[in-house]
Amino acid sequence: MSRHQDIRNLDYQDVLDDYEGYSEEEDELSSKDRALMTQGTADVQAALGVEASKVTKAQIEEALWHYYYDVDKSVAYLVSKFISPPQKTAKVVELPPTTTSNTHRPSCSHFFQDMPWGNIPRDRETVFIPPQLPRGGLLGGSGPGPKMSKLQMLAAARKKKAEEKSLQEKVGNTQAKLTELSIQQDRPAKENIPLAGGFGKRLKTSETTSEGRSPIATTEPKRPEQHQPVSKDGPEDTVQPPTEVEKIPEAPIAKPSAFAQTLFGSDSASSKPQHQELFTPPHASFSESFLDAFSKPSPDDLVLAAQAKAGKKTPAAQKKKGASSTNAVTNDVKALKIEETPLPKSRNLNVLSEFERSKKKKTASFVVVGHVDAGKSTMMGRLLLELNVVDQRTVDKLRQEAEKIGKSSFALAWVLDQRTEERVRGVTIDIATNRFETDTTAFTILDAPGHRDFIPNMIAGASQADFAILVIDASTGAFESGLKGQTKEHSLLIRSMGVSRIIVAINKLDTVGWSQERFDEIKHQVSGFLSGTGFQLKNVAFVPVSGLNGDNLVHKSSDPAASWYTGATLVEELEASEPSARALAKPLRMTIADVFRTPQSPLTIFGRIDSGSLQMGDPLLVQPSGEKAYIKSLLVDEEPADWAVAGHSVVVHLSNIDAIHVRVGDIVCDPNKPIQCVDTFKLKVLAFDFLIPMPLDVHRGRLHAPGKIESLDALLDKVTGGVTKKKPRCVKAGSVARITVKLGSKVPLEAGMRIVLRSGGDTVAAGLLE
Ligand SMILES: Nc1nc2c(ncn2[C@@H]2O[C@H](COP(=O)(O)OP(=O)(O)OP(=O)(O)O)[C@@H](O)[C@H]2O)c(=O)[nH]1
Repeated sequence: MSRHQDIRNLDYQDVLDDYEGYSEEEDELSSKDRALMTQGTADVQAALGVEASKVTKAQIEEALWHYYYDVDKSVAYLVSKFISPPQKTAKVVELPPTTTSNTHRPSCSHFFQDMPWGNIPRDRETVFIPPQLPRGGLLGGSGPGPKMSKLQMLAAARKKKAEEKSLQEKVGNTQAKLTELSIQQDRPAKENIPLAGGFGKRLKTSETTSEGRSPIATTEPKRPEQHQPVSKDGPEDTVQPPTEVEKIPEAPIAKPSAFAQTLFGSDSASSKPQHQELFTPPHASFSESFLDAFSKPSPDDLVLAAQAKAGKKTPAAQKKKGASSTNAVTNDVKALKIEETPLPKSRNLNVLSEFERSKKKKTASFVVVGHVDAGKSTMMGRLLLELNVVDQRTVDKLRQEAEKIGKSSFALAWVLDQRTEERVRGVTIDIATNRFETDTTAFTILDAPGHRDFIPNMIAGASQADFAILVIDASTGAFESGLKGQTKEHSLLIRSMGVSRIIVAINKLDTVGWSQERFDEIKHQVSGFLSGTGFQLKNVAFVPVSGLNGDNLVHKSSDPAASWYTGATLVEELEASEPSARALAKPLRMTIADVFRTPQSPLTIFGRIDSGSLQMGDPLLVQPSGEKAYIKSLLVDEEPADWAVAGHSVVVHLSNIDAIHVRVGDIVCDPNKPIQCVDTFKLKVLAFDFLIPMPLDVHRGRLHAPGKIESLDALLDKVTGGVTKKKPRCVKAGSVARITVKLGSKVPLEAGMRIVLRSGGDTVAAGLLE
């Protein structure tokens, strides 16, 4: 980079900072500059021709240096400076083009003497924009300003500071003067005309002060009495000395015009106008326009005054009238009574005694779990067909539709998998519910998805179940891969969620020729695994089935190859299963599994009553929103009912609540015994994976909330539950521990609830809220 490039990139502040260390050595030319200088000198001498003898080589080099090797400018300078210098003012080397000749005004004092002070037409007033850099120096140059020496730059920085300070003073003084002037105006003493804007307000304030001055003005700095001396950098003869100005107060010397300042340098700090109103730009010239504007009534004021004269209402009266009419409207609106939705009438039934007296069948819910494609949906579809819940025609129609997309083997699964996405993909995505009745029991099916991506939905299903059917694909290789996959995870989850009764349906035995050996092998392995998971084998039943063909579902298999099995069918096993104990006497708790709109109500919820009871007309509290609702009507097992108890899956039509307050996963409870919302709680968990304080998702039924393990409080003995180690650094898979979990927001949770913890798509722990 040449030295000139260095200069162009110069940071002035750095230069000023380094000024003390400045050295002449720095001015030595680089080889590149030396070459340019030699060439430039030759070019200038050639351009000057014979006149070249009138200037020295040093003068040429100086000119070239300052004009950055610009030969033309250097020549122009040398000619005007040394060869044929102008007659006058050697120091004013370059004048901007002007229509007024300078020749008749050798000094600034003369220049200003014939100025028409005080009579400048307004349209000729100028706005002065000071040059960015102070002028000065030997060389004028053709750019916006001459090159400055470092000393000049330092001086310029100081001067700029002084200018800013002076400008602030000037603004303050102008305000003070305006205030004074405004007070002198004759205004009607008790004229009740409001002044517009902040200025009006300030003038009004000034009238009330004892000194007749605006409080603002009194706090402003005083205006300087004299002109400041001009800058030393300016030409000596451009501005009158301050003493001269003071001698002629009636015709004060004004600030030089923009033209004069361009000529002789910027020094706004040194040229404070005494009569600023004469030289301020038109938009800032308040002397007449501002005072005129506020000393007389505004057009609005005139209209108001005329109206008042004509006997019309004053603004105050109008305002009063407006206020009174507003009040009247407000009162009218208040008087308007919008008919509120009448509260549903409560039957005031003793629900528990009604339940005991009722001869209803026992009700039970079961969840169907197992590895993906184990045949869960097909088995339930076949079961519903065998029980005449769906007819053959429906299944035939589904088969035709399934054939169209090449999935005919899924026809029975489509009885439950009703979503388009589920049918196209051939997988269950969300819990599908259906119901059927036997002679003794009304069952609710909760068909869970087997795919690992939808485990949260499986958890939601399991949370509503009394017992479970674990479907295992017996076909070659499938059982083994299933055991490593969701067979194991689902078993762990349903046990963690409190399900103790499990029926293992060993499915697809038609694919292995109804091999008893295969059945026994699977039964053996699964028994060991389930007992290790915490199931008591007396609560575990095994049934060999073919869901596709309907063998051993409702009827015994007619396949001779299956004759070795003489046990119960799947339905018989279901009927033999006792639903878990109902917490009838406890406060109402119902987790909302679904929210939808029905003809009966714009807000209908579905769920299973976990504890307590409800009846038509009862108030309900929805948590965490804390909003109250009323039961308009309800359905139990799809039949209209007046009441429902724990264990029932119910559809509740709500009234007197907005839909935004009700979400899937919320809990409906008794307003008198509400469930509390918490964001921190302790859990006793069985770890499925390595646990440390880490982020995770908390699942409880349909409730999913992000949170974290805040602390590992203790390791517990699996049998006794006693503390074996306090504050462990980690919890290994298979261990039981007490941990503290913190959620991002408060959710309805209470002691005794079963919680599942998942992280990164895996179930890491499950347990009981303490
Ligand atoms: N041969 C034979 N195939 C069956 C049997 N049961 C189900 N299948 C087939 O297995 C495949 C998967 O059946 P689904 O009922 O969708 O399996 P699923 O467990 O419900 O699947 P996800 O819910 O997605 O986990 C289908 O092609 C069924 O026809 C059976 O007993 N025998």
